Amino acid sequence: MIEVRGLTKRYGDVLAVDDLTFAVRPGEVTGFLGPNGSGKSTTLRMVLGLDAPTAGTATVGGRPYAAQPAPLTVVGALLDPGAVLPSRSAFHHLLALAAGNGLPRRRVDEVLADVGMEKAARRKAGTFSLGMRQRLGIAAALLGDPPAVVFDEPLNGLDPEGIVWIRQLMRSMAAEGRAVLMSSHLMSEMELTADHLIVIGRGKLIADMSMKAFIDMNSEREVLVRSPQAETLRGLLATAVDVRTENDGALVVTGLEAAEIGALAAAGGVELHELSPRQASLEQAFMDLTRDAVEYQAETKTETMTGASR
Ligand SMILES: Nc1ncnc2c1ncn2[C@@H]1O[C@H](COP(=O)(O)OP(=O)(O)OP(=O)(O)O)[C@@H](O)[C@H]1O
Repeated sequence: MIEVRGLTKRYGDVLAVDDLTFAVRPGEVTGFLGPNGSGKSTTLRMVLGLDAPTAGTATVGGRPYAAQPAPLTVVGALLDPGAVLPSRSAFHHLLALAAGNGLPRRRVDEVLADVGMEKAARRKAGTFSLGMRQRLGIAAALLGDPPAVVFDEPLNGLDPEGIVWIRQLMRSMAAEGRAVLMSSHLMSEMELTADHLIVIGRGKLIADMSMKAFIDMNSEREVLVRSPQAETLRGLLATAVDVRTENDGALVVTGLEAAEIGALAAAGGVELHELSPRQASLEQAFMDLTRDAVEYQAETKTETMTGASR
């Protein structure tokens, strides 16, 4: 488990991380979201002992990273895929890491196979594409077979096949009982991959809840309705908060449940050809929430919104 308590980081006048508290539980993929500059990388750097907190603590398996004798066996991380000596081969990069953590050479071959890099193992890292460097970074994260992993923007530079591979890798690591923390700006992928979300804005926690709860809480539910008597139906729905007509004549209703719309239509003798609740997207919910958070913060202080996990 990764635990962050009262974590704070100040760089001069900039309060990059402001009293953050959250936990990343085993068996789940936790998505770490926030607008640009909200403090995600700074938080992850403190979890991984690359930056010292101004206040508060970050621990993995109950201990700060710096106090772990073999950190790669406790938490694997992908932070900066560029951080590899360009003259070193993928194999030797991993071998050096393995040696530093008391891991057998066999693990190097295993993780190279896990990330599909056997053929490129002897090539110099300096010749790798961004996608290959990401794969090498992921191989390094898996080297110590750790119970927790932290991936900062793992999808950068990956092609569609690579993106699907990452999704499956994250899901399988969570299914094996590992704690998986992942940041990404690709909301559609995050929605498919994460079970739980930690959302920060301006260094502060603004949401800590399941993906489903987050989308439900931060977006209006819409129902798509098709009817050959759309105008009559529009009249019957006058009480709905909002009804708009799409280009193809379908109505999109906000403020009533599908069953309520169906009941009104039946009572009014209106024929329906379609009545479908629409699932809001994570992207929509995220934009709504972060816009609200920014507006609210601009006034005085932010109220932290927390919710129960699934
Ligand atoms: N070494 C540093 N010195 C000074 N300020 C810094 C330093 N590192 C980060 N910051 C500032 O701290 C804030 C948070 O930055 P951080 O990189 O953690 O955000 P982020 O959420 O990861 O952003 P992005 O989504 O753009 O990667 C920003 O205002 C940034 O300019």
